[in-house]
Amino acid sequence: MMKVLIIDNVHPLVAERFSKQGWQCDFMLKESREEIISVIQNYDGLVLRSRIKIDEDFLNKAKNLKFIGRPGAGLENIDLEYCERNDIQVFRSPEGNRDAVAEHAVGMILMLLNNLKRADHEVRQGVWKREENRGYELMGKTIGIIGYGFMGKAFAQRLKGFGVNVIAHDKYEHNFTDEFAREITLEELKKEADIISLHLPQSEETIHYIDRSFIETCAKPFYLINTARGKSVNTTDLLDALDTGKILGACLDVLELESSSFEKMEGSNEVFQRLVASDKVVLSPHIAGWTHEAKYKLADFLVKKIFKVFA
Ligand SMILES: NC(=O)C1=CN([C@@H]2O[C@H](COP(=O)(O)OP(=O)(O)OC[C@H]3O[C@@H](n4cnc5c(N)ncnc54)[C@H](OP(=O)(O)O)[C@@H]3O)[C@@H](O)[C@H]2O)C=CC1
Ligand SMILES: O=C(O)C(=O)CO
Repeated sequence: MMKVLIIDNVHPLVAERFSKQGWQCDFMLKESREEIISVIQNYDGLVLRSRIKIDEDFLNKAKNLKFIGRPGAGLENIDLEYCERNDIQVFRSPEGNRDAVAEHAVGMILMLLNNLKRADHEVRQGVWKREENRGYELMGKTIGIIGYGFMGKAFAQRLKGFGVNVIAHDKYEHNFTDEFAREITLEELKKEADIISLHLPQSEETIHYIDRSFIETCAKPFYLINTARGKSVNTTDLLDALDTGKILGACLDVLELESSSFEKMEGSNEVFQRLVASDKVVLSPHIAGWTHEAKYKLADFLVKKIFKVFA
């Protein structure tokens, strides 16, 4: 009988389906990393989101672990190389939250272009300013997607119907031009894009992907959307570019200040104060892939993938 440990709040269907399969399911939702490490050798499977880091120290103790499942897309909290070397299969389920992320990105950019945050606030205060809140349309704009995986593709698909020109760059995927996006190089994207949307995984090479040197090599001022990971953007460089007008506005679902558990924020430092003071920024607390539907779909896709191999 397979024994699985669940250490984060995931949709109950995960435990229901495992139990139906005759697998034992235990929960350690509040216990510390040390407490989890002390029992992990008893388990064949581990299901988690982002509460703890699954590094070499952890995995050295997980002598019987056969799989790790994350109902989600990003896997940066798991040492994937160790897992590969030691035959631990790692499953993710980006099919479950790609629609949510794509809709959120569209929602955020529409909110920014139409000044909806400020306009809503003003109307509530009894202020009726129409000229100051005149917006911009998506129609006719060139949208540059960086990272054309599950999230990038879903965003491109969702944009169909807005009358935009969608271009995409991916360092590792090629020949993907389709009815939704045209593949181009990063250099071309930097020349053409009016709006740049990041859909990159977090890795050594994507930390501070958007920084001063990136911004300075873009041909024209652009809007930035980041629904990927906060560390991909150097926030100070972004704020400076918002001041000089090199970046026209930013939609950030993820923040550099966010802690690795994704449920905490490191607090109110000077950079954060500058960010929240800016009228050119729309913010949300890492909820793009966090809809009610996504919670179910992430679990459903994940369990099906695990069963394909282990049931
Ligand atoms: N805000 C939220 O709620 C959510 C955020 N996310 C974030 O979105 C990220 C993307 O998810 P998903 O689309 O499923 O991931 P995928 O791996 O499917 O797609 C990312 C693509 O980017 C490519 N890539 C990697 N490095 C670079 C680079 N330096 N330059 C250009 N392209 C690169 C990848 O190539 P290769 O595969 O070869 O590495 C891959 O093709 C997740 O890792 C997560 O961080 C996801 C879901 C929800
Ligand atoms: O799926 C992911 O990686 C997310 O960030 C969702 O919260």
